[in-house]
Amino acid sequence: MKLPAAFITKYQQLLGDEADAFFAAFDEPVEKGFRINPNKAVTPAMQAKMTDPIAYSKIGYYGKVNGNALEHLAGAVYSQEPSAMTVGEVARPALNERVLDLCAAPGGKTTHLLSYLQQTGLLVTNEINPKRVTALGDNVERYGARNAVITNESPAHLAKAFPGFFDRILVDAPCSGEGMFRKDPDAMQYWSTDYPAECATRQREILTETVKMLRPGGHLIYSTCTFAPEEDEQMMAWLLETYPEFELEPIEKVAGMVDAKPEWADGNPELKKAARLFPHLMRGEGHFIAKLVYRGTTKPKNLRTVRDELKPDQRKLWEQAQKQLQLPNFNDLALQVHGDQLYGVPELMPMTRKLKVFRSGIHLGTFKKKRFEPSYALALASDDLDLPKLAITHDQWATYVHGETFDLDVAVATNGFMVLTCDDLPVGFGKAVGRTVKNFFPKGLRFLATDDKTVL
Ligand SMILES: C[S@@+](CC[C@H](N)C(=O)[O-])C[C@H]1O[C@@H](n2cnc3c(N)ncnc32)[C@H](O)[C@@H]1O
Repeated sequence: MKLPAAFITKYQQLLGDEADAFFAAFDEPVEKGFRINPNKAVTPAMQAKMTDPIAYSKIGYYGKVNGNALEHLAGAVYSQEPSAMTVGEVARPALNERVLDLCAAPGGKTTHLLSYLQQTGLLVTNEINPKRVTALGDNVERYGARNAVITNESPAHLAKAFPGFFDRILVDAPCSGEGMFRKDPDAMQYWSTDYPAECATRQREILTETVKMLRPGGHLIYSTCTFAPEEDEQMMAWLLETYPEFELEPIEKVAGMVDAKPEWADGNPELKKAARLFPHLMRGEGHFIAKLVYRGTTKPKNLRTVRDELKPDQRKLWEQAQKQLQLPNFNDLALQVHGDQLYGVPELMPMTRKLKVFRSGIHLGTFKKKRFEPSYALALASDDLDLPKLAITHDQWATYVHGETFDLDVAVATNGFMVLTCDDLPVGFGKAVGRTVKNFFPKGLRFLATDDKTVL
């Protein structure tokens, strides 16, 4: 691989004897990986692929998965480069926490965080770039989250809305991307000697806003996919010096991870607690991760949280649908309507009228004239709910994702909306009337599911 000359000179100087092995790794094949969603069923096709586990993640495996496969579309697997999985593992939120993923699209780390929150607490997942936020929305929906709010904001605006609010914040920072040169050689075209320093300026701005949003005792996880010391050790050295209330916490180094390098910053030995991932030392691309705890003492403000906002006729239709679909009360969601769309907003979410919200919570469905139509997102988030379910075959699934009505061998006992499941994975709603299943797979997602396209 042809690396920029200045990049070679820089890392020859920094790495010394290790430089040859480091450069040789750029000519090795890229290591693929995938995570399974622990809140969903494991299908036989997944089982067959789960042969090469990743030491540092109970839900991670080496190997490739297909983005058009049932398992991917139903949110049971997520394709993720193995090194990137260390970030979610280090961040690993506890149940019921309030978590912010500040730089989130397309959602690799967000879906990892959701795996650990298991529908509890609140995940505010933010992407500043309006073009990238749609992919984040799709991945959160597929993962079946009922506890996520998606925002499209700058860190500064978020900091005004969430002072001292979060238990845990992940900053997977926009960076010079040197660690991805092997996987995505196009990333090299943006690189110049000055690029890491430019990225570092932006990272300092992001971190300056981030610290305002942590509650005392909260954790900050900072990661990049670059080798550049300016954006890694030097960024952490700057943070510790500027905000003495932060302390680094040690990251366990497994599977070839190594201590970060104090000598690449101000020599502070504490920096060793952070981790570096080098492709010549482990099966994955380049990354840097640091975990910090915030020892500040300022008492956070109590923010007013969201409330139900249903009109009486909407409440009536919703209650009818709840009965037919055997839906729980969703006491941890506030029911809110935007136009004719019903959303369940996680109850921990503060009122935030001034923010650009891409999705305020889980989309529960649509109010039609005299009825309520449940949403695709609700079906995908129903793994742990006791909704009426109807198991369908792979062939029926192929017909369903193509948007067609299909027939059952035997008529259903009770007509109505049902979550269709294939290999125990919810795939969307159908409306069963006798032997016929009417199609409610979203029009925009329909596709021709040929075998070669959809094999995991
Ligand atoms: C490394 S990527 C995030 C990858 C993501 N965490 C994942 O795992 O899929 C960094 C993200 O930061 C966003 N970003 C760029 N400038 C930003 C800024 N000033 N503040 C916050 N985010 C920014 C980019 O649009 C990009 O999506």
